[in-house]
Amino acid sequence: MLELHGISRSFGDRLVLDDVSFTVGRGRLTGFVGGNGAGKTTAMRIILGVLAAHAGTVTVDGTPVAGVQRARFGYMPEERGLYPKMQLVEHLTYLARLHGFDKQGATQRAEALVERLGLASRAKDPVENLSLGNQQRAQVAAALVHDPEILILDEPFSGLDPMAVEVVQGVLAERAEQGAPVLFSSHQLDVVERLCDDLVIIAGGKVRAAGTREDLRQRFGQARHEIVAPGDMGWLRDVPGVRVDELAGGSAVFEAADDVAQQVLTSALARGPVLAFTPLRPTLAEIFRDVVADEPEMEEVAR
Ligand SMILES: Nc1ncnc2c1ncn2[C@@H]1O[C@H](COP(=O)(O)OP(=O)(O)OP(=O)(O)O)[C@@H](O)[C@H]1O
Repeated sequence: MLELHGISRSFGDRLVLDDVSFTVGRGRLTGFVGGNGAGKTTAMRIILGVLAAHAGTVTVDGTPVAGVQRARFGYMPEERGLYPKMQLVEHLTYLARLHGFDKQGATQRAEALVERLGLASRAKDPVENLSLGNQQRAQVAAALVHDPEILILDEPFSGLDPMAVEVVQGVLAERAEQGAPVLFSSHQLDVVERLCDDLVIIAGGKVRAAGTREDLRQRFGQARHEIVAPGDMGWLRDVPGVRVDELAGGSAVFEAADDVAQQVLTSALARGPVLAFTPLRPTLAEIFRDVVADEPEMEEVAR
């Protein structure tokens, strides 16, 4: 597994990563979320060794990562870096050659990736002629070209249409299933929520929460319930421990601890039939807002 232990980094006198520790397990898709300037790219660049940490270490399976081992990493950087004039399949072949594949192996690898990422009809196009979304798919292909053991991707879903999101999602999930630790940053919380096994939430250079999706749902986010019953449910507002979020003819959504919610159900049943009573799980967007609520810099967070 990939681990960050107490990573700190400053630019000038500005501390942008403050004692950051988290784990990306083998076979786990880990989403890295945080507002603009939270420190995600800086942390990823430190993992890749393109930027030095001022404190802390990065380890893989307990061993500090040194230069040569980083060849095992696949990295999709935030600033995209393919040669615009080069044909797509040629470009990927070239990258595979740089990673030590022989000519035939490199060509096979490039063609397989082009196919897998839904770019076969564009294989002979210069990279600059691809649409932005297809260039993005090409960047994902470039990160995978040497069959990396660990994948680090900075915003791999930005600018992708829903079909492309599905394709890239599938590719990342495959890599994870094959046992790779996969870390990716994203502002698309719905995608992260759907895809991730684990999450790391960073704000102001500090890890605010990390764990499995279920774990975070339990620890953060308000316990909410929806109740559907005929008649006026205005009485809910007077129940101690209940905060009504929505109240409209025949249905209400409220926040309350589980035991209070059960009392609400009992009271509702005493008044008449209850058509539905449903616990609502907090979304990642709600958890995110909860976790970073005390962070003044978080106004630019993706909506
Ligand atoms: N080379 C640099 N020199 C000075 N400051 C930097 C440098 N790189 C990053 N920073 C600062 O570090 C902070 C964290 O930036 P970083 O790019 O890691 O955030 P991020 O979470 O990836 O943001 P975004 O979601 O907007 O990409 C920002 O305040 C940024 O301005």
